[in-house]
Amino acid sequence: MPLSNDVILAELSRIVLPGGGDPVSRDLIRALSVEGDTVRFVIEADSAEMARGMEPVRAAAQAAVEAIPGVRRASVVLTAHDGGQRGAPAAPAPGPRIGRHPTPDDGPRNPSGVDRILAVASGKGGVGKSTVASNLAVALARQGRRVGLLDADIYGPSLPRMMGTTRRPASPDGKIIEPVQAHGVVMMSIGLLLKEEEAVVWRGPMLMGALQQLLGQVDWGRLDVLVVDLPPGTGDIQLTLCQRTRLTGALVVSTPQDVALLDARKALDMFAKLGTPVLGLIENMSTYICPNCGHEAHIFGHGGVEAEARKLGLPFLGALPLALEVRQAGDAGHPVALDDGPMADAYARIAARLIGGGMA
Ligand SMILES: Nc1ncnc2c1ncn2[C@@H]1O[C@H](COP(=O)(O)OP(=O)(O)OP(=O)(O)O)[C@@H](O)[C@H]1O
Repeated sequence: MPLSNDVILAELSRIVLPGGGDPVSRDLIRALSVEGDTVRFVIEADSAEMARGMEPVRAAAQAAVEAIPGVRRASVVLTAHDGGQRGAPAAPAPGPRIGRHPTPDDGPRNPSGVDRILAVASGKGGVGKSTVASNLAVALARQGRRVGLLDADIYGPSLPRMMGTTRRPASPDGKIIEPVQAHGVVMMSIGLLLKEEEAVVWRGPMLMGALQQLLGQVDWGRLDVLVVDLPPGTGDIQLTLCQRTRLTGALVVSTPQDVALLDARKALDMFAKLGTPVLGLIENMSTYICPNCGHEAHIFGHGGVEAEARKLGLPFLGALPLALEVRQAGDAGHPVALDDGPMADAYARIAARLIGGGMA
């Protein structure tokens, strides 16, 4: 049989762990790679304490893999999820553990109690997707909806800052995660589980597993709508969300300039391929009105998204101006939709339209 990850994993699944189970079913194998006749992988224990007792498992795993025909050498490293090394003191890191391989696909379903899921997407980064997601969530909550907000931008979570919360979610049993509350919205972000400067260094399957956890292990309670802030682009997270949940639909955010629209078209194409309805397009950073002289400038152009929506026969949900207060409010953790004024009104209109259409 040719050497493959499946062959290695089958062999590793025969190894019995001290507390029962095996390293594959308990999802401890990371970064498995086969290069010629050399196999490399990491065994990641749940804690430094667990890692300390696992040297025999590491040695057994190495011996088992080196016994597979075609393998000359197996390099097996033991590490701990909480960053502890063998011999290091166990860090008391209570709380949920996010980051694992995905579970098998058992068909699309929403977290229990969640009636609708709206994905906020963009083709290109930096166009204001998280700003729109957070403000829309707040605007929907202000209109009486029970709203959840999930930051699925796992590599670059910005919702904790924009929603003004850094409180670590509790998980009394280490499995069910209690989301945090901010501005009338129930919220969860991987950013709340990591240190601010900590980077996520995961391949696609781990990302998909993490998203599954954020959807399935979080106690969302009863929600009329869960707003999901997607990462930019058309990658694993988008695919997982579309395939694993019953999405009500996607809102695509773009700035008016051509390069952003070009990428937005790719996002639209992805949703079409995945059979996810696009509920509308939003133009962000549309016009700029100088707060000093009132002059209106179209820094990124103007009207491109509306024209695109018309061309594609999709609803155009609104044009949101480029405004200093939006950036300042986002940085201050107090979304502009919480206040009164033209920006909050613009978000309120989009929210009302979604509620009126039964989409939120
Ligand atoms: N209408 C607006 N007016 C002024 N600033 C804005 C506006 N929309 C977004 N911004 C600012 O632009 C920056 C990028 O916005 P945001 O993080 O929402 O974009 P994104 O598309 O989610 O980015 P990423 O690709 O990193 O996820 C932020 O500093 C935000 O405050």
